[in-house]
Amino acid sequence: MGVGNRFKHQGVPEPLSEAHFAKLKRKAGLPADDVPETKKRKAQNGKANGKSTNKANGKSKDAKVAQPLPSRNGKTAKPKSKKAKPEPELGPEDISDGIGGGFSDEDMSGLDDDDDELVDDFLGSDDSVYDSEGEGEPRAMFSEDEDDSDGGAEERLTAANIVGLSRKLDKEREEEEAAAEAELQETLQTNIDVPHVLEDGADEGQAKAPLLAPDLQLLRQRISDTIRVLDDFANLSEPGASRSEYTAQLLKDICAYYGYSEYLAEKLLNLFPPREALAFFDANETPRPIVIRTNTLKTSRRELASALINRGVTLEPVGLQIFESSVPLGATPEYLAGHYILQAASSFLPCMALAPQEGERILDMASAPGGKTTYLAALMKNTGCVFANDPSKTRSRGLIGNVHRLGVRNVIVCNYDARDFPKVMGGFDRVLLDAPCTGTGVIAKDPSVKTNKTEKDFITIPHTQKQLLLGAIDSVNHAGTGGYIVYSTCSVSVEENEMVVQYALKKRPNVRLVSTELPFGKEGFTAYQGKTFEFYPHTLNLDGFFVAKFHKIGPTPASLVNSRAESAPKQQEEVFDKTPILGDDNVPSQAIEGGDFGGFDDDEDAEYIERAKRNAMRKRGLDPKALEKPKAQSKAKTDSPEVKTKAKGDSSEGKAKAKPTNGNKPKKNKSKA
Ligand SMILES: C[S@@+](CC[C@H](N)C(=O)[O-])C[C@H]1O[C@@H](n2cnc3c(N)ncnc32)[C@H](O)[C@@H]1O
Repeated sequence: MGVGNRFKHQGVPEPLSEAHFAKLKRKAGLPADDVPETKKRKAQNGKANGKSTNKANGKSKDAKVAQPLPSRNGKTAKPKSKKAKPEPELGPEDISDGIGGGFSDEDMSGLDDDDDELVDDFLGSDDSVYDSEGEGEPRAMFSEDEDDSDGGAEERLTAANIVGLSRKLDKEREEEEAAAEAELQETLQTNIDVPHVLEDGADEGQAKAPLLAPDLQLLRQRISDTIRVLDDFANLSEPGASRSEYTAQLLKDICAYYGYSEYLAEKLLNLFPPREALAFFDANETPRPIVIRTNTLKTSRRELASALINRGVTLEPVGLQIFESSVPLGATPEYLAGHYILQAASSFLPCMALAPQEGERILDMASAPGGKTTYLAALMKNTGCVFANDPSKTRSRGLIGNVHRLGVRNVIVCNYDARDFPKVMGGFDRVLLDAPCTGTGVIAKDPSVKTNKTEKDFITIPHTQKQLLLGAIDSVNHAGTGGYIVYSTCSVSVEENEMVVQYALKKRPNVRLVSTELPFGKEGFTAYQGKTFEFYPHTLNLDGFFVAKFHKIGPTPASLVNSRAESAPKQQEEVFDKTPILGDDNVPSQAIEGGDFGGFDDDEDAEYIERAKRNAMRKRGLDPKALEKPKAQSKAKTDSPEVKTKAKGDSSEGKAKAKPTNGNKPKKNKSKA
């Protein structure tokens, strides 16, 4: 490397003094103090040794060298010598190597005033310039090692790293500021995220007023916020507020937003975790798809699909015989010809679970308006016999209409209170009990359920359901080809589902709960997991539906039959499902005046029916007199607290028949084929 023009004109520059570095530091706004020993030793190499080149502080280089120096590890290091040794003068050639070279005083004096240029020169030079012999490998200017751990940034400040270091400090300051800002934002965010949903004293008047004419958007927002709080109560609740305060607020808002009675809203809220409950309430506002079932007794799936598609109907196949349709299909020629029936998708499931076989004898205990009866008949290919029972004559009109329209020929319609059924007729291969219920699973179809179901309904209806289920079990022949009972409701309440199942298992040790073998669904709530299935409107776009399947493995012990007869007195007020049930054309069956069913001739049939009942009882080894006379001991043998309570107030079945409490003619049941 040759000597540059600068060296030629000015000679070799004087080695940089500590004073110079100190000046640079001060300019950079950094404290000017000692420099590492390595740099001092470099300075000692120049001929300016012993001269004071530090104009700013006037300290001699020697005095500086004499000071104890902090080592890299922060400990005070001993200076290598108290006095710098005079070094031999170096020629330009020596300096040109740039390593270990020195500068003449004269040359250096000319540079003192040109600090910026000097800094630039240094920054442009090789790092190794500052490496002293014996100090090992050159260090990167701002390596991670040069952290505060070794005594602070100032202690290692050099002319070479001053700009970089100040950049580093700036960077650190920026990082600190950014961290502080982030922390502030986080705190603000946390405060923003804690929703204020509880109505406090001051807001109370304000909060109540909007409920009179609710702002639905705000109400919805508050419901979402409350649920968010309940989901993460520890972090999102307001200080001092309890969970029950939030739940009470949520309940109030749900009643206002969705239009439920407080009783029902609370019941449903308690059924699910808050977020799932919200999904349930939302699903009840969502219309169900229109579903049609191909009546395979009259046509095939393919024929029906092509006929309807030719009429411009869009069909979506959702199952073997099932289509979803985009338009109502209650009055097409195919409908009138009985090629299909409009049916809720969930209605198929109990029939599939029952799995009736051709030639069997089936009882459909609560059958009107016949959606399931006609499907059972189709599954059995019009063979065997389905007894389609429903005590409601009005509803039976729709049932009979459907039976005729769909070309069903293996159904006998009868009108008993199904709690009487084991006494009327027994020995069925399979029994379907699609029980009267509160209808909490079909709110989307019948929103009146939101307000018309009371606490009393949730006591009396499950009571009837329990009686009906025992009747269903006792009507089945365990030794035949089946021995199966399917219990279903269109309710989501535990009282009507799991609790009824549990009651039946307790009262009838001769039945076992078995898998419904349905391809989808959700397990029930109780310990009978894997055996019962519950369909919620918000998990599938179906109505809420419960299906449980039992297998009867032996005869019902006589003692239990007697006790059932005695312990299950009829309620004074018969419980009927008050939910309007739509005919297959979606018109309430009550609205069909006259309908397809011609009505009953009570007087003509009365004697025949009474005789038939007595004969049936004799055949089953029961005393037909039980129909007329209440047993004296009936009250004494009740075994469930619920029934005991009821038995005190109610007349027994026999009494009810002999002396109706409503002043009407005694109820007579009859069958029509
Ligand atoms: C959910 S609906 C049945 C729907 C029918 N399975 C279908 O698929 O079309 C319940 C039926 O139970 C009937 N019911 C009410 N109390 C009854 C009782 N004690 N015995 C038999 N059926 C009863 C009602 O008249 C009503 O038609």
